[in-house]
Amino acid sequence: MDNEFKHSAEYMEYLNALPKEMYIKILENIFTGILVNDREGNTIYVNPAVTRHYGKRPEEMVALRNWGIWQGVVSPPAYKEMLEVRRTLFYRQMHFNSQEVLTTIINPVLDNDQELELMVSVIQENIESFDKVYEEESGISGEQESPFKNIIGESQNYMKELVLLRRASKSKTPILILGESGVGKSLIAKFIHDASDRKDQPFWAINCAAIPENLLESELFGYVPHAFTGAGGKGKKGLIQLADRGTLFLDEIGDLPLSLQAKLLYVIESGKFLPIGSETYVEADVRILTATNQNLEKLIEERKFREDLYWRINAIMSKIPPLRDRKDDIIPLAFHFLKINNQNNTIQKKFSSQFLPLLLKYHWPGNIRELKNVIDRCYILSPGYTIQPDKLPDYIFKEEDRVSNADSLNFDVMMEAYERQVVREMYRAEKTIAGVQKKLNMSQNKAYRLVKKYCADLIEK
Ligand SMILES: Nc1ncnc2c1ncn2[C@@H]1O[C@H](COP(=O)(O)OP(=O)(O)OP(=O)(O)O)[C@@H](O)[C@H]1O
Repeated sequence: MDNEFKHSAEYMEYLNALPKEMYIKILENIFTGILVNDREGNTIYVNPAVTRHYGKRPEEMVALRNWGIWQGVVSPPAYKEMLEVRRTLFYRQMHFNSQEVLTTIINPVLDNDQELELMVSVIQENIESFDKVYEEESGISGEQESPFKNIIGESQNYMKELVLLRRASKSKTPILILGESGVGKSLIAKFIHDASDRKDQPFWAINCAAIPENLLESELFGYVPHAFTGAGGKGKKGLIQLADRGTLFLDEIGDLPLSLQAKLLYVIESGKFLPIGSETYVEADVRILTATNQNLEKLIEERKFREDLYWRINAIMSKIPPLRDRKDDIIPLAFHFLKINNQNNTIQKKFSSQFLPLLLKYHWPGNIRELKNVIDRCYILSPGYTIQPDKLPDYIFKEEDRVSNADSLNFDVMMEAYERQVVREMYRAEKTIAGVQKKLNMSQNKAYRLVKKYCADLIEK
């Protein structure tokens, strides 16, 4: 089997223009062993990877130049058969030096007379441990320690932030994570912790908007016994102390009351804090991460947020893009949430082919949280093994979304979406199949079929 493939003229021109050093760099850096023989069987090129198996450096092997020398080094040799058959050969060869039995694929390169010009051999590694395995599906890395393991994302702008944050995770510098609600700021905070040297130490998170001011203070700073009425005789450690040597993530930092902002600033600057009712400072080595979807600069102008604290927490800032600006992530995320549902329910549902394109048409104002909710909902509402578009909430089909993106949407999918919208609206208004039949002026059979298809969730209610 010689290679019939011919490049286009443009591509050949491009290849010819690439510097020779580039080709050498490529060959020398391929993990798989490559060994090239001429028509006489002389070895004319060996890449460094071959050394693993032959135990000889490339320059030694090329210097030998005589095919016969390989007899007894690798068995069985392939040269003779290649001369005869001049097609791709698949060999299992014993490498006596490394004591490995490896698959070698030997490909002939034929000249214009169809005579053997070169033999290009690729020595396949017996790979036993994989970084990622399709069968295990999931996108979960074999390396369970990887901070990326629960993070789904393919798009360039998102990956860029992750790479920046992984680099920033190594220091103790505070990081401010910005982004709309549901973009995954909390997940990113955990990612930073997991990527840092503090990963084996505690990670604590608190939502500053969800807790009243006095409670928030005791949650963060703790209190000594009998610090205030009802404090009890035991006292309580605050999150700053619990997170000592680890990470504290303050979500919705824009809602942190001004009095606590001053205390937090002091912790960041001095590494010390005063528990409520205590006269002694406690030291804490905490990495502070914060997040918000508010405009902190505006809050500063309104005197609701301290400017000095802003500059402290903002030493490194990361803006997580909304889902509508990273459409490449929608499908991988949808599969991720499907997989989680399948695991939780120990059945294997799948998406219908019309389902996924519709997800790409919507602008996802609630970001990944909204996508997750939609997939969870469709999963639950789908009675069979296939998740159909009719289980999507109505707003996904809103006219402006569909029409504004119509250029890239498949016509059948658009028509079905429209049909669905009309039938659902009518069924909601009429509440019976007969009503839909009459109002849309269609046969009873058709009305029955369409209502069953598109309104199953409405009928169930
Ligand atoms: N890249 C991702 N891969 C997988 N799941 C994600 C990803 N990003 C976010 N999620 C999931 O989306 C949901 C919302 O994420 P998260 O709570 O981190 O958002 P948030 O920006 O902190 O939201 P809020 O501003 O409302 O607090 C969570 O279930 C989270 O696990």
